[in-house]
Amino acid sequence: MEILNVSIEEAGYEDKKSVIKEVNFSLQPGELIGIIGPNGAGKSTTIKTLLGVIEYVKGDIQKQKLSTYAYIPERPIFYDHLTLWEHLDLLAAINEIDDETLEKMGTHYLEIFKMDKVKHDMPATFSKGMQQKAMIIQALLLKPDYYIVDEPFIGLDPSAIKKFISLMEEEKQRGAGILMSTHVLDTAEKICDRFLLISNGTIFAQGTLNDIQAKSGLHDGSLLDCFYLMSEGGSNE
Ligand SMILES: Nc1ncnc2c1ncn2[C@@H]1O[C@H](COP(=O)(O)OP(=O)(O)OP(=O)(O)O)[C@@H](O)[C@H]1O
Repeated sequence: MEILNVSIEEAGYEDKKSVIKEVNFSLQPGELIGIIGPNGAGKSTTIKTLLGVIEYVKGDIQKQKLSTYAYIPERPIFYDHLTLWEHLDLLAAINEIDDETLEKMGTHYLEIFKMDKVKHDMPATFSKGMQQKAMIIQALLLKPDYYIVDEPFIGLDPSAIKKFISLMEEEKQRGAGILMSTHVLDTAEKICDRFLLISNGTIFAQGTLNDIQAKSGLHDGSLLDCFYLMSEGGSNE
């Protein structure tokens, strides 16, 4: 059974209603889907549509009954007067995560990302990468049915990227689905099971790397080469 079944005919903003024109895809348990597209293609708007914060939507988004999700935004958001640990504590309280699990899992993820020494500091005083790590730790604590991740790779240092990828792999093994937008195509190529290639608010190709290669005609091409050829060099459709 799919976690998400998305069929957006049109979505956008009050003054720009058709930023998204045709976005149809589904997300399965244990699957990592990459949304790939140039600046302004509609990746964030697609994500915002799934989060339910977009002003104008025509279409249908079906979510598995009672499914839970965690959103890891590109630009981290924190409460001004709470320390990192207080953020985790609040999240645990809202989501009925018991103290023992919070202590165990919170400490585990803080240690993995080397954030244990700053857990009593205010996230506003963190560097961008540290703030991203704090958002990732919060998402992981929720153990959701699926993750929506907006560009995780820009800002994280190489060791944090490696850890993040391996934690997402663990989450997939648990059965979580992941929808991730990124511009870092060599990493996406290695870790994503399927891709949505989006341009001008429309998905012009989707599938595995093999599917994308076949569609572009570049049978051994990298994701970047296939994407470039299809989006700028004329599609093979
Ligand atoms: N709040 C808004 N109001 C009106 N138009 C918007 C708003 N946010 C985005 N847009 C427009 O929607 C289009 C798609 O933007 P979106 O942010 O979804 O692109 P993106 O694929 O995420 O790009 P990037 O790679 O640069 O993050 C752009 O033309 C942008 O100008």
